[in-house]
Amino acid sequence: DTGSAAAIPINEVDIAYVTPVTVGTPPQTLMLDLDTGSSDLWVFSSLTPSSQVRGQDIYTPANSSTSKLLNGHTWSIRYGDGSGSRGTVYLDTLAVGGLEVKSQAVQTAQEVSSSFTQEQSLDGLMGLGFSTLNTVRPSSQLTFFDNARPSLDEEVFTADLKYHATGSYDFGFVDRAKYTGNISYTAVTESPGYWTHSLSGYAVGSGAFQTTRLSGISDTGTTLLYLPTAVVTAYYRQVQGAQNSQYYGGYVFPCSSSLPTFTFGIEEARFTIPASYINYTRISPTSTTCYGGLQSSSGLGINIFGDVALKAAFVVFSGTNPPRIGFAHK
Ligand SMILES: NCc1ccc(-c2ccco2)nc1
Repeated sequence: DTGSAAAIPINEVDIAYVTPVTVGTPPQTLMLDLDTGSSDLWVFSSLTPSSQVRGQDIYTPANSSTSKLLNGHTWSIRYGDGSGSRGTVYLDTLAVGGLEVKSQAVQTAQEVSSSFTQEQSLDGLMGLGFSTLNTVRPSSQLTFFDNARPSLDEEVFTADLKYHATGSYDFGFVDRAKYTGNISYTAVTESPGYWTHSLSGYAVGSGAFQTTRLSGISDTGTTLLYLPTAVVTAYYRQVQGAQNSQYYGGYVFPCSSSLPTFTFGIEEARFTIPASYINYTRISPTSTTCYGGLQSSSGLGINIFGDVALKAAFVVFSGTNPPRIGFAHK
């Protein structure tokens, strides 16, 4: 089996991407953020207090003839951006782009943090990290990818995220039409449940490529690219008027500044992020100060290769044994 579905930016700066997912019988369609940086599949639901729901679509298990309560199981998750949610669990039929899983754990939110309430075009998350990260207790549950594995033509899923445009996620096959040249693969360590791998180095603009292994996680559910302070200061040193603002919590610069590109290595391959991806957003609609798409990872304890980096490539998440991740030009 295979599946293919759209990855739609939820706002004009690609803060997150959502994908249509159908849950239950008859199918209820929700727009979920497919997130390789976590492993819980949770949804706004009929159990979410109406005070916390603002325009989201919800999953109502009572309206599904195939829903089953997973008795006595609960979950609670906190994300790196401080957002979070918690609740109970149902098993139900779930499909993404024509690929169906019969008994997927669907985590129904009984509480969501305000930043989720405010994001009306996001109805939940589908974690595509390793199932060891799943927070359901007393027994942890499998991700959609882990449940789908036995029926997949190939044990992979791919991400083709795009800058200010709709991309796609494919399951069970690598679409030759979505990339050019060869795929450059590198080893993944499942520590501790993330798609953890290293970059072989980086370059700022037309500068020399710095060969240095940088370990981090490829995370479709994180908006920006977070790298060590040494790398980030080298980048913004090339930007007139750039500064690391305590007030805005990161590097900002005059929106009129010309930014260099940023290149990262995957083994011998090189991927260049256009300057436009790094001129991320104005700090407020009328401001002439802009916030960078490349920020320091020093507060995070881990480097995060988020959407700003991933949208510069076609990315293959390979669930083979051992797992590996591949990047290709497109
Ligand atoms: N890295 C997981 C993740 C994804 C989305 C969000 C989010 C918060 C508000 C809107 O979206 N938070 C965390």
